[in-house]
Amino acid sequence: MPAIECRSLTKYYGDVRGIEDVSFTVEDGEVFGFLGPNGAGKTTAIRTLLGFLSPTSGGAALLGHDATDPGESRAARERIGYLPGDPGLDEDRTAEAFLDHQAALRGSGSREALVARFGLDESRRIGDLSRGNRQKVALVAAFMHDPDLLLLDEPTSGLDPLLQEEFAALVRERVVDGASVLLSSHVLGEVAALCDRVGVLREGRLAAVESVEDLRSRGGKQVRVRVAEDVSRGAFEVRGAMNLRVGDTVSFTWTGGYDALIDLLDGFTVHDLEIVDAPLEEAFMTFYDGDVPGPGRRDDARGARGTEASAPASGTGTDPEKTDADGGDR
Ligand SMILES: Nc1ncnc2c1ncn2[C@@H]1O[C@H](COP(=O)(O)OP(=O)(O)OP(=O)(O)O)[C@@H](O)[C@H]1O
Repeated sequence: MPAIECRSLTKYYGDVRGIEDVSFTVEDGEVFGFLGPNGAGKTTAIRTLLGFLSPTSGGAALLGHDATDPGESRAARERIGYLPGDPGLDEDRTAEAFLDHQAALRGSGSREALVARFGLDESRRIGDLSRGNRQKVALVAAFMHDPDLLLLDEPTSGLDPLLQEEFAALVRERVVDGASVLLSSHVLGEVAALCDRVGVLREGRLAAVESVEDLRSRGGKQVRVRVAEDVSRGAFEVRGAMNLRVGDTVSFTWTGGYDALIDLLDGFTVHDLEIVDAPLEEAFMTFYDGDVPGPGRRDDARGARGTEASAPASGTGTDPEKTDADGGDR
């Protein structure tokens, strides 16, 4: 049974598109990344999957439970760890009181170990904590009941590099223990380091689902070559060569195969040759060429469920699971 099965999931806020026709599967034990710029629909997708927002159409199952059925969704959430993008924690409560509340809902087998691992001072009022320390509170809450499925929305925002490493190690450990993970991020490096596959969200739609390995190979190779001969630019202006620079050395991004590259260099006396993976950013940008992602509107808003248009994207108040769709924790 897949950890997440998402079938043509669509969510409009009134006439504003959140996500449209999003389908993907997160296999058991997989780390799946949602990648996309601000407003691409990552948070909307996660909150609709969790049952905090009612889908406009489509469906989903989490750990075999129907995400659109309130009772089933609640049952699934007992085995899910959710880290909201904006935890909206009650500033007046201490971290301890907040975690006690969360523990009563779902359990807290790993709480002590996580608090120690992230160096969290539970006695402090949440309102007095730095952004990074609030994120630690939310992280402990998401992981402490040893969930089978983790839904993590921009999990490392606010964490310093050391804590980001600690977080990555924690995710890897949980996956070894059998958990599945859906993680959203606009930080490519984070997704590349942690995920098996990545779904690229663009203007509410899933533009592609690829393995991180394929995404890397799509980015091509960066080639730098120094040859004995005088080089004319035209010699390298061939299909497959991009970002060409000709000087003492010739450098370009190569998106073709190795044989074609060898053919290209044939006839030159090569003094020096360096071939490295192109940065992942280049592959990522191919999904966004020429377009600035922004909010979409649908032509016909009549079918939309109208009550959520003014709701915030993330939970508000004391409980990260508090729904912004239907006015109560389902
Ligand atoms: N409560 C809401 N009411 C109206 N529109 C909303 C609401 N929440 C999100 N949207 C819109 O839905 C679209 C997707 O937003 P969403 O927050 O899901 O994107 P995101 O990829 O998570 O962005 P970010 O990285 O900034 O959190 C955006 O156009 C956004 O303006």
